[in-house]
Amino acid sequence: MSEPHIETPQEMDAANARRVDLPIPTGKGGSTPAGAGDPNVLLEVDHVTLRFGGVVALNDVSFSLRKGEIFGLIGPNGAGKTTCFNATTGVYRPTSGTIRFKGEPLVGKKKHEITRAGIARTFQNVRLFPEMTALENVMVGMDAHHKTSVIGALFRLPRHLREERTGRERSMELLRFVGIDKRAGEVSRNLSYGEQRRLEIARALATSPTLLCLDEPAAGFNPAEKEELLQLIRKIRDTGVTVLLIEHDMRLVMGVTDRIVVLEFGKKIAEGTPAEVRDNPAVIAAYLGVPTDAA
Ligand SMILES: Nc1ncnc2c1ncn2[C@@H]1O[C@H](COP(=O)(O)OP(=O)(O)OP(=O)(O)O)[C@@H](O)[C@H]1O
Repeated sequence: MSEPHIETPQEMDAANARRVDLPIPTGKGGSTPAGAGDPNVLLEVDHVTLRFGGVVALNDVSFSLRKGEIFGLIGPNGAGKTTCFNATTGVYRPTSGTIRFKGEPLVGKKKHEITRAGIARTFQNVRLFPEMTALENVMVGMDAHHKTSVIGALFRLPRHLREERTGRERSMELLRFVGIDKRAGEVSRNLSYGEQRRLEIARALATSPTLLCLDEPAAGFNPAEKEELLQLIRKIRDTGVTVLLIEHDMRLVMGVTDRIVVLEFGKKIAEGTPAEVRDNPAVIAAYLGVPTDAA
């Protein structure tokens, strides 16, 4: 199949070389994100604060994602993960601070502009078109990049027909990629929960993202499904797509991510490899709900 997004081998090599060469950024709060201005950095969250009235959901948070990595965003309930995710995907505007994607500020961009720039997401709760088939749901995602006008679609002009045909073929390839191509013609409400979650990922991939943001993709999965999801996330990364993952299942997060940022009460309390984060006393304390010095 043609993969969701393929970077050149040179780009992948550069990303891999960086992964080895760069010191792992650790530490707290709003230090300048590692790799600011670096071409191998895909997304930079730079001193972002986001308030909802009196609630400080994000408090001077900084971190950066490198091209080609799987990056985890974790923290106890209410830590600010979803808020951070929503700011990254253009749903929320930070109160202060900047988010840059491929070096360009995201703040102020409309959602469709963010999609076109190369960011796609899935949601905590499945959000499909229930009466459309699995294939049609993916084709809707594909429309983000189509160039024909409404007139072209209405009059079935050749360019529109061509785009529809390639869109259909690519959507089938994506269904195959996530492992549900046999269900292509089924209306999505008839798919199992696990199939629906895969379909959401296929639809997000249909926009040919550079960055795929997955919001609790394993919620409601049994251990076997979680293992399959882990394989799928790796497969997506192997096509060159960078992955940002919010997930409560620690086994999955620790098993699949290259690096992790931990939030607590809107603040970044740790950043590093899964092993570094797992052994960090502040993280242990945050999850167990005890003061750092008592952990
Ligand atoms: N739209 C909103 N209006 C007001 N407060 C909000 C809003 N969204 C989130 N908050 C608050 O911001 C804080 C961070 O919430 P957020 O949902 O980002 O945390 P989370 O880490 O994703 O939590 P969970 O793991 O439970 O989903 C919480 O105190 C929450 O109550």
